[in-house]
Amino acid sequence: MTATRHFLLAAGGTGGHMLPAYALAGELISRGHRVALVSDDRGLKIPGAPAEMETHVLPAGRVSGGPIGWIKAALAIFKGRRMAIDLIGAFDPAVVVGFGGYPSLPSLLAAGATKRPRVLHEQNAVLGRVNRMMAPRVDAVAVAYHNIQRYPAGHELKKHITGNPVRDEIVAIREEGYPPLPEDGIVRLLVVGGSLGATVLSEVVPAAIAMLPPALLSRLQIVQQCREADLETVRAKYADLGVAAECAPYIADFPERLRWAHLVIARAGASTVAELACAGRPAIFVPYPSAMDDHQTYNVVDLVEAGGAISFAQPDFTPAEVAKHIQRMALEPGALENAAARAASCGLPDATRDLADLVESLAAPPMMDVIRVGASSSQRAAASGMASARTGEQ
Ligand SMILES: CC(=O)N[C@H]1[C@@H](OP(=O)(O)OP(=O)(O)OC[C@H]2O[C@@H](n3ccc(=O)[nH]c3=O)[C@H](O)[C@@H]2O)O[C@H](CO)[C@@H](O)[C@@H]1O
Repeated sequence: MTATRHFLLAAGGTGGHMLPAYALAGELISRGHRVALVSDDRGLKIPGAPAEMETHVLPAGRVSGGPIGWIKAALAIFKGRRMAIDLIGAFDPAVVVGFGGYPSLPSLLAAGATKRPRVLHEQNAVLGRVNRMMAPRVDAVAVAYHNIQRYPAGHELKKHITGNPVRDEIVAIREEGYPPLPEDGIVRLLVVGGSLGATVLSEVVPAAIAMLPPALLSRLQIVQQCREADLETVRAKYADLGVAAECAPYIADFPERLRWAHLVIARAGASTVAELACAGRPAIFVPYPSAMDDHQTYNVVDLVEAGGAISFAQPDFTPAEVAKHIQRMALEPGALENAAARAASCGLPDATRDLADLVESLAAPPMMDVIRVGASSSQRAAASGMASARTGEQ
């Protein structure tokens, strides 16, 4: 049984940063540790935080705009760092883990000032700004892809491929395998545009479906996430074509729909990519062209190279191209199953566990903490005596 340790996680802003932090927190808590999370107001609104985790909101500046913006950001970061030093003093974490985004920066700086081991987790295939800035200074960088861009040269040894945590229900899909194609030839298509939906999918996918031969049309079943504004138009298009389609602004039972699907058309956000690879579902991706440093395009490189997906730059994501690809996948015997197996070969179903192992491995033995944070000489002597006693027991 491992000793109970304290871990401080720092993440903020979007679900992309928060959900992996929640997953790691849940895993560490299940191992008997205590976890605190530093975030911002926006981040703490994202549902899914483990109930046992304590949360703190600290100031964090976003470096943007001109000189006045930079000065304001620097002051906020400095204030946040000072408060994070106090929090570290009180909570005494063995390791501090940052998940990218500006809200993680003050805690990572404070961890440096207080000599705590630091770990970064990067969800995308291009290191984000804060992670890029901190990577040379931290002890380990957990990434989700073999092809990782903007990673600082000379720091390869501290790079660990853990993957992006995915929900247990999605790991279960992997264990069940690819759903058999029914004898009546029905092909089930899932269309999903990230947490906010994507209008390009509402414009292009129904138009592509309209170009399919009638024999294939009658075999298709579709579940499509659409933005609220596109919902009625998309429903009407599928109804005109006589295609069985369910459309919703958000698919609440996403794991269930992914289990059901034979083929997926999607944006290439980090979680979606990790989920499709973990579950082993072939995909057609259209990366979001305005994503920072074009990270969605890089997110799918491993999957495309493995033959588990095809990716179209948005200008090439035309109804004719999409129709051609759906037709090939649906009609060529074995094409879907083959791509599914190749997609699964990129899945990292143990991401949460591997990330927790990495973070735990950086926690010094409990008594060493007493020495490191500058205990009095009598405490040091007692601690080193106890530490050697512990060593003697092994
Ligand atoms: C537009 C944008 O900048 N998106 C970024 C955002 O992703 P964003 O949050 O948009 O997309 P992700 O693919 O990372 O995550 C979407 C999550 O929502 C779930 N889902 C989605 C739709 C739905 O109807 N039901 C449902 O449950 C998916 O299963 C997935 O778990 O953060 C990611 C991680 O930094 C980045 O890679 C993305 O580029």
